[in-house]
Amino acid sequence: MSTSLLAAEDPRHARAWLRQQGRPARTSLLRAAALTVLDAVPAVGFAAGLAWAISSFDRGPTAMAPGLALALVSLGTRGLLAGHALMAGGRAAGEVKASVRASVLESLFRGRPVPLATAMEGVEALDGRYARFEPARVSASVTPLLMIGVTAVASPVASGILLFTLIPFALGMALAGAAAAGESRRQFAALSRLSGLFIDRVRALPAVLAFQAEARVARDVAVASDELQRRTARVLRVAFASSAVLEFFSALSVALVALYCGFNLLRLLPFPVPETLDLGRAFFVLALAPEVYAPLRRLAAAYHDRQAAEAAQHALEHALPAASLEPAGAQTALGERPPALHFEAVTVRYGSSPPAVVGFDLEIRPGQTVVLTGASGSGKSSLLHALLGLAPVTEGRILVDGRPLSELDALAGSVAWASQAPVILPGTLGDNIAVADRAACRRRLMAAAAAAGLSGNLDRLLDERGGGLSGGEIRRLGLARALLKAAPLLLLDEPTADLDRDSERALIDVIRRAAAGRTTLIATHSAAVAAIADRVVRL
Ligand SMILES: Nc1ncnc2c1ncn2[C@@H]1O[C@H](COP(=O)(O)OP(=O)(O)OP(=O)(O)O)[C@@H](O)[C@H]1O
Repeated sequence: MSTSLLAAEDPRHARAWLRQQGRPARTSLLRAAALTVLDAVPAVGFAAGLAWAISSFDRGPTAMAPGLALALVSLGTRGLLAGHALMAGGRAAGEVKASVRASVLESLFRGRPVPLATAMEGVEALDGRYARFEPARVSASVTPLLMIGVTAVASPVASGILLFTLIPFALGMALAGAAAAGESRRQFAALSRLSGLFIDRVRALPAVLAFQAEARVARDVAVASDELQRRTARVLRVAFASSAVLEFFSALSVALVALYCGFNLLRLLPFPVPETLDLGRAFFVLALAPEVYAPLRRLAAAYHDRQAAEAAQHALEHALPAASLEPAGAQTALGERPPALHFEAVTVRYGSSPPAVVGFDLEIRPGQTVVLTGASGSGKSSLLHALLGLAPVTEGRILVDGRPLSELDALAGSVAWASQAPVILPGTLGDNIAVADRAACRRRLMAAAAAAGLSGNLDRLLDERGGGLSGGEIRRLGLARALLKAAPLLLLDEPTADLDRDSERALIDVIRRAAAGRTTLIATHSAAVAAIADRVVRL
């Protein structure tokens, strides 16, 4: 990322973009914010309980017990609320990341070159903004004033002190935030540079070795990683300095309140005040004072998360052009009619190994269903992959509606594809099916899942290893994606592998219906699947 690009970034635009990405996770975000704000209630309960117990001290332990009980219950409630808020924030961040990651993947499948740092670290950089910063922001804008209001009931003067010291605190936060923003952006740029350079040099390794340029390349990587180290150290320095300033102001404010309460209790104040505190009220105010600053300190601690997300935003938005956020069906290379396919003397060869497929010829008419069958390793999957540009065609060519593959942009947008090992994204099962058509409503997602034989809750969470899904279910997930996508070309790789006879029969019916009106190519060992084909080609 160049400096000029960085300068061109508009923080307001970045924030609007990030807000928009948060929409799919609105419920979880609201829940996390509500739980964080709700923490104010047991905080007041805790202060009131302690004050109650202290003011009953001279009447013995029995008189103190209700106050202590209130303090203990409040403390427990705070722990519970904090735990639930943390989980809701984590869930919100997970939902946002899953949705952005799916869009990045879609961009990649459409042939857009997305830098590795953007796809990996860029998406991860969003985590803290939604998990921690967003709930902290809401709580910081509500809770301090709420606490000052509650303090005013016990001591208007103490609440005035708190309100007054809030001003330099907020000013300090704004200054620290502005300083951290630039440093975070420069750190992300250094990170992008290092990963880009590293990937580039690894790709060019044979050339590097041939020209004996190892030392120079190692030097380049070392310089880029030193730069990243320097930038990271600067970000940390700003973060430490700003948190020291904020801690100072909050300690100063609590000290002022403590001083005031102490002198008021001892009646030693050198100026007149319109209130006389007793021990209970003074203690209540003292216990609440740190709570005024707690949400702001939480916000300051999470501020770096917001900067990190904003620093990554530009690269992410660049990787996801507006068009890629449209439903998949909106951007197709073929239109809606089923295409004709023509394999002309196609040879697929991986690196220097013997060719997987040699001189393969096949003509498929629009709307035909063709099954590729043959022994394991005969090259069925390789032919499907070649059509998708995922396997190297070293000789011959593939024509789609008479046009060579190389001339077709974004063919992936026109293909409904169920591979043997579908990519799983972190998110819910529903999110994972929706990768095939991001505009699909819940009813269509459920219909696709049911047709592919995926039972159970669409909202269950999966990790990138397919946590919670068996091998067969992962395959069915791929099929559900293919069934969901209304693309004119349907490619299925071993759709019924590992299924018992009844399940296979049910699925074949689904495949037959899905293939109607589309050009369909299926790689399979199954004679039952082959039976639905217009043509069976043996490799
Ligand atoms: N990415 C790859 N890199 C190197 N070799 C590969 C790759 N993919 C496939 N091959 C090789 O190409 C040959 C054909 O494999 P392919 O998966 O296309 O066969 P297949 O007929 O689909 O097999 P199966 O029925 O077991 O799925 C095999 O020898 C395989 O090892």
